[in-house]
Amino acid sequence: MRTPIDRATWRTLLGYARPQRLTILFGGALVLLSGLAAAAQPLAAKALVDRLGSGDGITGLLALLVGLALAGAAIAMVGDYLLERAAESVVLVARKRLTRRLLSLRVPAVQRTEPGDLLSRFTGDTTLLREVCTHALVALVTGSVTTVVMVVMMGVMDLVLLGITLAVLLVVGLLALAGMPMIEKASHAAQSAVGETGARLERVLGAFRTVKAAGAETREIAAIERGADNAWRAGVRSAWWESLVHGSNGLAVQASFLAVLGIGGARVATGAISLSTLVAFLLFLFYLHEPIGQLLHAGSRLQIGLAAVRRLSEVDQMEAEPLGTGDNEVAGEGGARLTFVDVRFRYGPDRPEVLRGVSVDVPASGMTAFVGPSGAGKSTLFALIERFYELSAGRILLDGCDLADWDLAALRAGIGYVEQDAPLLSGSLRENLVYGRPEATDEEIRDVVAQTRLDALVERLPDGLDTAVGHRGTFLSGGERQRVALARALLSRPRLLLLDEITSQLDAANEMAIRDVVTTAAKTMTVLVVAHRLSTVTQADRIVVLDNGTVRAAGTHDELVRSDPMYADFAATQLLTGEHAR
Ligand SMILES: Nc1ncnc2c1ncn2[C@@H]1O[C@H](COP(=O)(O)OP(=O)(O)OP(=O)(O)O)[C@@H](O)[C@H]1O
Repeated sequence: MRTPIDRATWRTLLGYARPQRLTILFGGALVLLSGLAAAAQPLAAKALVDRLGSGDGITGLLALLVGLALAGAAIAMVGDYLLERAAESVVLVARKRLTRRLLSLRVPAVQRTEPGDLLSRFTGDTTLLREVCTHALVALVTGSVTTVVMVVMMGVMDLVLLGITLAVLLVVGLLALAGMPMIEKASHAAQSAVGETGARLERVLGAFRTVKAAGAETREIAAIERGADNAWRAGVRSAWWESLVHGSNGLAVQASFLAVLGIGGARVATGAISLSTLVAFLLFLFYLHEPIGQLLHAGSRLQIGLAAVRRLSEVDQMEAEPLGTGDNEVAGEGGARLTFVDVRFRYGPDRPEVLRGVSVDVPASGMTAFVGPSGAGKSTLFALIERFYELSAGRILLDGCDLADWDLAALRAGIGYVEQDAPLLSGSLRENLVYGRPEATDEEIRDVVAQTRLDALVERLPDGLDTAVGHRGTFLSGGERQRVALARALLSRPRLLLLDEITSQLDAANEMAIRDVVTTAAKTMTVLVVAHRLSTVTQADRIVVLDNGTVRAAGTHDELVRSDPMYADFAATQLLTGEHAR
């Protein structure tokens, strides 16, 4: 829903323009000066006509007229350049600000939005600021000043003719007043329709294979075209109102020209005014067309631009966290002890409680596994260790210190996190491997590639480590992605390694190899594993069984098979009970 343009929006708009105020002021002053030079031309023309009538020499005046025209054009050119430059700087600052803001948003804030919508704010809305922060603001000022100056001069020449002119111009004013809100409304609808179409397109491109497999292309094309049609209709409506408002300016000038010509001619005939006054007045009328046009254009641009400012300000309202320093300082050495004290958590006030009083002690070294039915809250525990979400109640302590008291960047630098679906970033395999530690040496990369059994893959790839992996790593298999994600986490030398379902897509041979890598890692760091396949976790030093947000049991595999029916059931289903487990 549209919110009214309030003072805060104006303040924000001026805030974007403020760093460029000197350039805007100077550029604006030059544009104003060129407008005034144009305004002085009719006076020079009047004097020229007077001289012609009296038979005096006109060379000086002619030179002045030519000088005014040339100087006006040159000044306008420099002023325009300065304003364009300031406009580019405004966009640059807005984009940098938005980038920092977007990257510092908290995970839940981003999850609540459409990525396509955030993207359109970066590409579309910042661009709309371009005109509004500089040209539109300046045009409002210069247009008003020039109009007032011209009207005063016309008044000085002849009040009757000015009265006629103003009467006609009043019609333009009323039309503009009626049309502006329509322009704003229509362009807002067009922007929204474009945003919705973009979001729909992003949805399709993000799940392209699913769309193809479901044979949903025609349906999606129809939906996207419907959105595009809506944008077109709103755009045409906006264009109609803009042409009407802007066109009325030309019409009014023409109408007042004819009226002034008729009535002015009569006044010249009666000797009320001189011919030169009439010529100058008519010239003023024509020049008046420009500042009024400027005012109308600026008014409609401001409406569109302020909507963009509102959309950018909405990102400022979203929850953010401090950005990391980037120096990747590892929080201490060796493994880290982790203690969950009566942890409670829900994803939102209207969501059910996902963790309902979890208390677990994870020793500083070795492997601790979390198992339990789907939806029990295992991945949520990892997300809380990364501090993606705030606890609803309880505490998580790292080395005895509340997670909330750790510097966020240092905390995350000490954690290696392999997410459930092991997403990779588009770019090369090497970029993905060193993402957590860009300074990793070739030798370290080679080691970790061998450990995670990626060496055969690297040999097969056309450009080895420098081969592109595609959007979210789609050029690789699911199992390869999981191993790349593990290699990335190991290469960042964390104190705490969180592995969420990293063997789900591996064949038996690779699973065994990865199990050995993880067991070795657990000697030097704290390893937390979530797995549905119990074969991955039977060797864990400790297994925690989660069920419906609570800790149901904890112990070694053998202890749990004996003591916990649910775990024993899991193990039996997976043919792992007793000696089968080994
Ligand atoms: N971002 C989210 N917003 C709202 N609810 C969520 C979110 N992520 C998970 N949930 C809900 O929280 C509950 C626990 O999810 P979680 O992913 O922690 O379970 P899990 O034990 O890891 O399950 P699985 O074994 O299937 O991965 C589920 O009911 C899930 O629907």
